[in-house]
Amino acid sequence: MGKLGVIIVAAGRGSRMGTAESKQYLQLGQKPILVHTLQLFQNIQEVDEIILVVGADDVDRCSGYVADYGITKATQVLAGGAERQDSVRQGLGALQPGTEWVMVHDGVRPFAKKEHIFACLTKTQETGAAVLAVPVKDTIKVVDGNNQIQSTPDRRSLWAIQTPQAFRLALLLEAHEQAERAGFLGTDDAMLVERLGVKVSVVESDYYNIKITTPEDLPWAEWIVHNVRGEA
Ligand SMILES: Nc1ccn([C@@H]2O[C@H](COP(=O)(O)OP(=O)(O)OP(=O)(O)O)[C@@H](O)[C@H]2O)c(=O)n1
Ligand SMILES: C[C@](O)(CO)[C@H](O)COP(=O)(O)O
Repeated sequence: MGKLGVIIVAAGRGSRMGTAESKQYLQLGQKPILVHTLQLFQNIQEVDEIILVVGADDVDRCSGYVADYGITKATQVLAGGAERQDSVRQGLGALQPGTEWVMVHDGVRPFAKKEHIFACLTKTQETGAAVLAVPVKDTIKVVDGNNQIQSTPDRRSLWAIQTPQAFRLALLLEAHEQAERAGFLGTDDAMLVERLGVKVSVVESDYYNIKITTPEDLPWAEWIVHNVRGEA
């Protein structure tokens, strides 16, 4: 099997968290959220390389985390871009020669489960593209600008998409290049691959794989790290 590279994106500002410190650096248990995520992928045997993409001002700080916490698979710490998609693109350009598969993961999702990550990789090697996700639990509605409900999609077909998202590298590179040429900005990488007409598979994860985004997520994350996932 060709090499597997993991791009961990952590160059956001965390504006929805509303903290002075960018959320990826907030303490979770005994260490910053981002370090939990780094250790998660460091401890997955199939991962050959980690590319960490952070804010330009945080490159030195995160290089220190890589050294201090023994993230030996992290070969580069790069500055990201204005949008998440730009940060992913920076990471794609840094992967080592011989990389055949790529996983993109949010630095603020420290609780992805190893068995789900491996299942996502396995499915990607079968199909070329797969993402972790969970069925939605709430009824989801399409609402217009006047806060009036327009439609209610059938909940049985709705999934909340997570990361990691995994792809054959050549496919994701093409997807990013096509999106850039079209000026298309997606909220995840799967969208860019879907635009090419490629079917992306969903691999069921669990509801603990949260993206730490708003203040309400912090006590939930503390509970998970103490009662479910433990320190990676
Ligand atoms: N230009 C960006 C924007 C986001 N991200 C990363 O993408 C992941 C998911 O993004 P999100 O949760 O939206 O993080 P932020 O953009 O920091 O949050 P907000 O939208 O609240 O500012 C995070 O790990 C974030 O650091 C990134 O690497 N580069
Ligand atoms: C990639 C993602 O985590 C899938 O749910 C999500 O789209 C990221 O969105 P964000 O606004 O960049 O957090």
